[in-house]
Formats: sequence, C-alpha cells, structure tokens
Amino acid sequence: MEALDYHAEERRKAEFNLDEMKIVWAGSRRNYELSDRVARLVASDPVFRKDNRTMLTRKDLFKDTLRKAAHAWKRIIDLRLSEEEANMLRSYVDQPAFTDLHWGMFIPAIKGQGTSEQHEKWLPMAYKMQIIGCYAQTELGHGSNVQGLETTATFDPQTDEFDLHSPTLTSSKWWPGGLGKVSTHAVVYARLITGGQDHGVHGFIVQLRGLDDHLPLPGITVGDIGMKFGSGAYNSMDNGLLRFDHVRIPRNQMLMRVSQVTREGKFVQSDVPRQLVYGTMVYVRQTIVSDASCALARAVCIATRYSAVRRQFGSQNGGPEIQVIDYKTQQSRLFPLLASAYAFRFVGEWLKWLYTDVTQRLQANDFSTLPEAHACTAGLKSMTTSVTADAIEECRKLCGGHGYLSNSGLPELFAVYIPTCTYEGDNVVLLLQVARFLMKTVSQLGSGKKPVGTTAYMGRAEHLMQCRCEVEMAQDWLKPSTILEAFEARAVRMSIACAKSLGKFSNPEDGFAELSPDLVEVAIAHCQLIVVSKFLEKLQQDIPGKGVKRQLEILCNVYALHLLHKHLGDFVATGCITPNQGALANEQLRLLYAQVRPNAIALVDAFNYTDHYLGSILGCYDGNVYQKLYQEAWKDPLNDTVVPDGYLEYLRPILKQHIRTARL
Ligand SMILES: CCCCC/C=C\C/C=C\C/C=C\C/C=C\CCCC(=O)SCCNC(=O)CCNC(=O)[C@H](O)C(C)(C)COP(=O)(O)OP(=O)(O)OC[C@H]1O[C@@H](n2cnc3c(N)ncnc32)[C@H](O)[C@@H]1OP(=O)(O)O
Ligand SMILES: Cc1cc2nc3c(=O)[nH]c(=O)nc-3n(C[C@H](O)[C@H](O)[C@H](O)COP(=O)(O)OP(=O)(O)OC[C@H]3O[C@@H](n4cnc5c(N)ncnc54)[C@H](O)[C@@H]3O)c2cc1C
Repeated sequence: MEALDYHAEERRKAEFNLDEMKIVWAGSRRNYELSDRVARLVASDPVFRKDNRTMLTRKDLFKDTLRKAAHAWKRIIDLRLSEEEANMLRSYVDQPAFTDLHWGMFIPAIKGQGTSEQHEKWLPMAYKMQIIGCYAQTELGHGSNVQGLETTATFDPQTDEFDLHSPTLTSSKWWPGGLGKVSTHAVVYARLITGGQDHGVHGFIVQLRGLDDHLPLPGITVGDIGMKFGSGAYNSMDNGLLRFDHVRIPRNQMLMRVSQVTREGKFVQSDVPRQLVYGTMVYVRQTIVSDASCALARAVCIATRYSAVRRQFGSQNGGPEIQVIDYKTQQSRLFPLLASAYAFRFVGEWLKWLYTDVTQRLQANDFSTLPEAHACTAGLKSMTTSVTADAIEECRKLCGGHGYLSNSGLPELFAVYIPTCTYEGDNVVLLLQVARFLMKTVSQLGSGKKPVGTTAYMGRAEHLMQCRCEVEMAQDWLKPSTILEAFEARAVRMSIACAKSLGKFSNPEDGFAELSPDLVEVAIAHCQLIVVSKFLEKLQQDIPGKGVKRQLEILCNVYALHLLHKHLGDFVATGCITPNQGALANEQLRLLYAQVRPNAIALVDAFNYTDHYLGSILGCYDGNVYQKLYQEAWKDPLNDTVVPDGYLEYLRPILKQHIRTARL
C-alpha cells in the first residue's frame, strides 16, 4: 500500500522538474548523489538518533556527542569515506561537536600558517585523529580585538623554547570549542615576545592533555565554560577555558609561515602579509555562508510544508478551510525567505570559488586579492547569518503555536544557529571591515586605480551617480539589467555619500567612529548587491530541466524586489528610483508570489532533506502533522505517570488547604 502523503496534491502542482532542481541545489549531479547517499546513511543509523536530545542533561548530552563522534569516525574508516564525504556525514549528524573545530579550524590553521616541515609533523597525526585539536584565540577580555589578546609566548634562547603564560584573569582563553573536555592540542594565539620586544599575535601548537591519561599537562588549567543558550543546541559542544602558568613548548611549535623566530631569537617577517595569521577565519567565514543557506533552507522547508497543511478560517459551504500558505501575508513573509535560501546557496558557491582562487594565488605568493577575499567573506558571513537567524525566528512565528514546540525543530535550530552572528567575528565588527574596504576603494577612485572584482561597479560611479531608473510598469522590474543597475546605483551612492561625510572630519578615525551606523548600512547595501548579482550570474548559466530556470528567475526576482521593498528608503533617498517605481516593484512582487505558490512545496523538496536531518514534525515529508504531534506528546516523560511527581508534597496540600479555606 502506498504511504499516505498529505502533500501529494501540492507536489502535483509543481511546474518544474524536481530532480533537476535537486541537482542545481546540490551544485552538481555528483554532489547530489554523494550527499543523498550520506544523508540516508546517517538517517538510517540508530546511533545518530536525535529526537530525544533536548531532554538530556548536559552530561548525558555531552556523552551522547562523544558516542556519535566515535561512531561517525568508525563509519568513516569502515566505509573508507573521502574527506568530502566525511564532512557531509558530520554535518548530517547535526550535533555540534569538537570534531567541527578539529577538522574546521585546527587542521586548516596548521595548513594555512604552518611551514612544510610543520605540515609533515602534525597533519598526519591530526588526519588520523591521534591528536585532537581546537582553535584557542578568544580570551575572557578580548574576542573581536585580536590585537588586544594578552596571552604571551616569550622566547627563551637558553632553552630554545617559548614560555606560554596567562598574565591576567582576562587573558584566560575563553570560548574555544572542543577545548573544555576533549582537545589534546590547540593552536593558541599569543603575543610573541623576543628579546623583550612584542611582535604581536601569532599562532602556536600547544599540547594540553596527556595522550595516555587525558590529564592536563603541568602548568595548564582547562575546563568547560558552562551551559549556553537553549536546551540541546550548542550545549553538545565543550566550549572551554584555558590558563597557562609558564608552559614550555619547543621553538618549532610556533606556526612559522608568516614570520619566524630563529635559534638566536631573531624575529624575521617574511614577505607574506601578516594578515595571513587571520587566514583560518577567512576560510571558516566562507564555509559559514554555505551553512547559512542550509540552515535557512531547513527552517523554510519546515514552515512551507506546515503552512500547506495548516488550515485556518474561510470554510465555504462546509468545505475545507483556507491553507494558511494561501494568505498573502503568509506568502509575503515566507517566500522572500525561500528565495533567500536559494540566493545564499548560489553566493556560497561563488564564495567557495573565490576562496579557492585566493588560496591558489597565495600559494604562488600573489597576495593581491586577499583584501577583497577578506571583505567578501566578512560581509557575506555577516549578512547571511543575520538574515538566517532572524528568518528561523520568523519561520517559528509562521508556524503559529506549534512552532514553539520543541519537536517543531525550530527552537533548537534557532538556539544552535544564533551564535553564528557572533562567532568567527561579530557581525557588526565584520561589516565595519567591509565599510573600511569600501571607503578605501572610493578614496582611490580619482587615482586612476580601477576597482576590480565585486567593487568593479564603482568604476562606473560617474554613470551610476546620475542614471535614472526607467521602470514605467510593474513588469519592467523583471529586467535583470534594471534590477542590477538599481542595486549598483544605491550601493555606490550610499558609499560616496558616506565618504563625503567622512571628509568633513579632520581626523578620519573620529569620522569613522561617528558615522559607523551609516557605514554598516553602506556595507549591507554592497553585500546585498553581491548576492543579487551572483544570483543573476547563475541565471546566465545553462540550466537544464523543464521549468527549472524559470523558477529560479522567479526566485531571483522575489529576492531582489523584496530587498528593494524593504530598503525602499535607501533607494528613494538616494534618488535611484522614485516612490512610484517603488510601488510598482511591490506590485510586481505580489504577482511573483502568486507564481511561487504552486511550486512552493516542490521548491523545498528540492533541498532533499531527510526527515531525520530536518528533525521536525511540522516539516515531515508526508505532512502527517496532527497524528505525529498527538503521538509525540505521549512520549514526553511528564506523561510517564498520570499523577505527576511532587503531587503529594506540593499540590495536594494546597488543594486540601483550599477545601479547608472554602469551608471556613
Ligand atoms: C549546526 C552544526 C554546525 C556544524 C558546522 C560544521 C562544519 C563547519 C566547518 C567549520 C566551522 C567550524 C566550527 C564552527 C563553529 C564555531 C567556530 C567559532 C570559532 C571562532 O569564533 S574563532 C574566533 C574568531 N574571532 C574573530 O573572528 C575575531 C574577529 N576579529 C577580527 O577578525 C580582527 O581582529 C578584525 C578584522 C576585526 C580587526 O583586526 P585588526 O585590528 O588586526 O585589523 P585592522 O582593522 O587594523 O585591519 C588591518 C588590515 O588587515 C586587514 N584584515 C583584517 N582581517 C583580515 C583577514 N582576516 N584577512 C585579510 N585581511 C584582513 C584589514 O582589512 C586591514 O587592511 P588594510 O590595512 O589594507 O586596510
Ligand atoms: C558558540 C561560540 C563558539 C565560539 N567558538 C570559538 C572558538 O572555537 N575559538 C575561539 O577562539 N573563539 C570562539 N568563540 C568566540 C567568538 O569568536 C567571539 O565571541 C567573537 O569573535 C566576538 O567577540 P567578543 O565576544 O569579544 O564580542 P565583543 O567584541 O565584546 O562584542 C560585544 C559588542 O560590542 C560591539 N563591538 C565590539 N567592537 C566594536 C567596534 N570596533 N565597533 C563597534 N562595535 C563593536 C559588538 O558589535 C557587540 O555588540 C566562540 C563564541 C561563541 C559564542
């Protein structure tokens, strides 16, 4: 008998080839097949069960994380999975763990900042997980201001060692994931001091725990920093604290690609830019952008499927009520998020390409594209995570009361996701980095230096400062060149206006501080332009499959026009469009929502998420929401007994007292 599918009718409405869309979402047929296979592997393995996660105590949750990580490692070895498949497997296990930091930061830090001898020594052990590492940069007193870190690494020429020390309480390392209970090693960021001179922050490989007994080595104090936001969620991670009391490490454990310390204690700065010490952050920021599309897609999948099942009001002649997805307000809140998920997917793909390109150039000692790579990763990390965090909460509201239930999957997704707005660079701090980059680009416009890459549009500032939007009818907003020019003109006009205001200050740094809220808006406008332009570029590609390209065009227009509507103030105030053209964009947006509507369920099916990964009753593939909610309620431990524990001690006396009082 065929399984019941409450979404069958919705699925029939789709106007495009779903299989081809799945391939577009995955990036290629190969990626799709790999990811599909690995997702099913995880979903069918009882060790990776996660439906009881939010009920566990911290200790049980942590042990469960260790168990899953060990089991994942066993599967990776047994099935001889490639590095790519192993990464997919860990992400489908969907439980933050020390392994994220080991593979995601410790190894990349050694790869990016270590010399070839250091690679040979450390990487094989790390790849086999004979050592487990973390990334220990942030301290109790400083996270954003990396140059303000206080831990010291003082070179002792007598012994050819560094002496690592935590001179103050605020110099205690605080937050590194995997540090609290697991890591045997860390890349520690500390101020390098030779011959009494401070050379700024550098990375050092430091062993923290014994490889036989797991006990902290002498001079090391290490532990977990405590419970974090929400239940389950990021509490599976042992974010840690760490103090050094004159811990000695050999000289060759300083990561020496960027600068070296010789046997005599001489500091040598190579011609590699010192910013490469920050290289691991650039790498992780790039991965965070792709992860944002996954998290956003997950929330949107849940809210879309549930919105098609949920009915409220409007029954006619005893017929069914209206599906809430048919309310225009629901569509105007949901469909831009659906479009954003696709937009972030494509910009994530492009950013991966940019990162690969900059890495290849760095290997060939070409550092020219590093500033742009930094600005793009910082800006897009900031923009996509802020949007996604807000979107998860919006999706919860789109699911009404049931969205607040833990088994909707949304509360835990929110709790696990929101720290992305803070870690790997606070989002505002990162946008200010983008703004600095933009102001520098504007200041060089007159110098004959042609802006390239994502700032190439600034080279057409003269035209963009005075161009007029030619939209006369709603459908004129469907022209890609019209959309692009509006976004370019808005970004350049906001940048130049800010640069002019900055010029009024005698001290540019004072100006930058004073105007920082405006500068953040400039950075956002620039990042939105990047996302819109990369979506439009994607549509230039040959995209096979019936109706697939058409759907993507609709989503791209929804993405761009909803931003235009949301930031209408910017577009009108800078004179890029008139208020009437803004109204036409909104009119077009409504028409686009109607075109998305019949395809909405298929567009979230294209994410190809298993029910296991989604972890949501409201988002389950078959849409059998009510029955599952009802069954699930009875599984709650509170329902193990009919009369709750504590009744005799606390409830009964009150109830009885009430009777006595009533009798008085
Ligand atoms: C749900 C399941 C999840 C599963 C995930 C699975 C896998 C994912 C894989 C990996 C992810 C792994 C784990 C994820 C989880 C948690 C990880 C969290 C880890 C952390 O959380 S780890 C700590 C991160 N902590 C920060 O993120 C600190 C932020 N703070 C900074 O980053 C800097 O401190 C800054 C930039 C604010 C100021 O720094 P500053 O004061 O020294 O610099 P200043 O402003 O003076 O700039 C001087 C010149 O350097 C240029 N410049 C700056 N940065 C550059 C860079 N990165 N590259 C190239 N150039 C750069 C400038 O553009 C300028 O250039 P110019 O001179 O040309 O203008
Ligand atoms: C879950 C989680 C995991 C983490 N994992 C790791 C890890 O593995 N390794 C590691 O080293 N670190 C880790 N961190 C630390 C993280 O990288 C830092 O918390 C982050 O970089 C933000 O720095 P901060 O805490 O100093 O924030 P602060 O800089 O103190 O931010 C506080 C406020 O000040 C504002 N602010 C700060 N500077 C400026 C400025 N110049 N201009 C305007 N506003 C400003 C910010 O916008 C923010 O609103 C983790 C953090 C979390 C939450």
